Amino acid sequence: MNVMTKANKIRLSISLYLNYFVHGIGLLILTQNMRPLSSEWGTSIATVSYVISGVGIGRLLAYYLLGSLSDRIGRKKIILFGMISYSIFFIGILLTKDFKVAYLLAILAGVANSALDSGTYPTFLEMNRNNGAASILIKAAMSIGEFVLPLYIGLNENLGGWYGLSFIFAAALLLINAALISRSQFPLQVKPEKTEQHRLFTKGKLSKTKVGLVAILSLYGYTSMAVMILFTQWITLYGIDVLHMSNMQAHFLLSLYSVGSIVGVLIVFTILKSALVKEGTLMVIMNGLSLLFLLTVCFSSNHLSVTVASFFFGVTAAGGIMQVGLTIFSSMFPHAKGRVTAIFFSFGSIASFTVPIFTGLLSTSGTAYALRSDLVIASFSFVLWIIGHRLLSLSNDQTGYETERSQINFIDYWILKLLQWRFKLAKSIGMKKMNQGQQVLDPFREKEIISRIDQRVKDHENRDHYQEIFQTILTNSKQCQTNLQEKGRVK
Ligand SMILES: O=C(O)C(=O)C[C@]1(C(=O)O)C=C[C@@H](O)C=C1
Repeated sequence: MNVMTKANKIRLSISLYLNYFVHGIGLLILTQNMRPLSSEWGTSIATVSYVISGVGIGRLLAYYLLGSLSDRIGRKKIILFGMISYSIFFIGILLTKDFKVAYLLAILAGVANSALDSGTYPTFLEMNRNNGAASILIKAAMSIGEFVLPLYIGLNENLGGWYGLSFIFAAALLLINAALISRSQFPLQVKPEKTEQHRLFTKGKLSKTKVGLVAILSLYGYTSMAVMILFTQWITLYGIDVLHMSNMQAHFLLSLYSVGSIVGVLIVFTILKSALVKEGTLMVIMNGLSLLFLLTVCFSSNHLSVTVASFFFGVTAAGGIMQVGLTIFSSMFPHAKGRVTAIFFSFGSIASFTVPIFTGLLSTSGTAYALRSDLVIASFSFVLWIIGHRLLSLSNDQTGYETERSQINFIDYWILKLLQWRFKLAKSIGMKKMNQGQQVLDPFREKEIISRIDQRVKDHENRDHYQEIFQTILTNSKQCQTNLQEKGRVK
């Protein structure tokens, strides 16, 4: 039997999150060191940018292969392979003077990233049956890494320290963690059944609306990733070259973006849990807002507004909306979640190797061109979701009353909140009555409540229903008070 104890689960989870903290560092370590690396390799900034594109190629090449290998040979081996490859990348970049070797190492970093993803996401699913929260925490762990690194680099540059220390730190952390993970117990792996492997698209069965949504969501796999990568790659140099900020101020922009992204994760998580807004609407709002904040970053010359806008760009563009896009996509094909995830992330991988190439080219005309090209992608994302929102309502509304149902969900959410508030107040009255030796029932007060409600009713045909509902509330409120008093007396 393979039953994991709670302590084992916690230990393994911490190690897995630690990997993503280092991965957050790995995501930025090349872009944050473009200047020292270009002088180390004797190349231009544009060439460093091409080298960075290798990460995307590595991810794209490895995603499918490692995904199925992870199912066959086990999660642990794949994760360890990812960690060791990542360490080789961190140390190798420091040792090489040749940008071609660096390019190969960047591809290895991409492969390492795919290995971590292919092993870690399923491990979390297998460890806890229903784990939406776990993948959000992965995003949070990455954001912490992305927050710490720019601050550290800014500080280190100011103190004149060697740029290589953060590379060594990342590699060391991974190797120590690998030793821990190699001795960890992993959850029992769920092998996919042959019969479960339906086709994603059955000819003739897919409506036009669904085909449209598949296209939009796949493209969004690209744009959502591209918007973030482009910003994180160029914002620091933009701060220095275009806005003439100090080193520290410019690196701080990226750290604030990462804090924004953690805040965004919490906001998106709360909004989705409370059913306050439908997923499609949330996507339109978040993409629209992120475009506005990006416009501010790209065209304001005021340092404070750019700094604040960077934070809010992090909230709106990097607060887990890419994951929401993936969730929408997966829920359309519940029998093929794995393949949908692979398709979505493959589009993301294309972003991570094309963005550094075309922004590298643009940067030869000026850093401003490189960063401002993000506006084109953000606008495209926004347009995608305006259409996507419409298609999503069409496709979800097979009954013809889904809009009403989602409004009812919203109302129920607030009715429950208000009832909870009412019960709290009634409990407080109950306690006071007990202390004063009074009985719970107050028929005069109840009559007053019922008649006040009755006077307010406008749709008279429903009068009896309202009476009954409020009587039920009062009955339950009294029961709640009595229970509380009995408990108090026992004590
Ligand atoms: O107002 C009070 O005295 C309460 O205890 C609260 C409350 C209510 O839920 O509104 C509950 C029981 C009483 O019979 C009357 C009203």
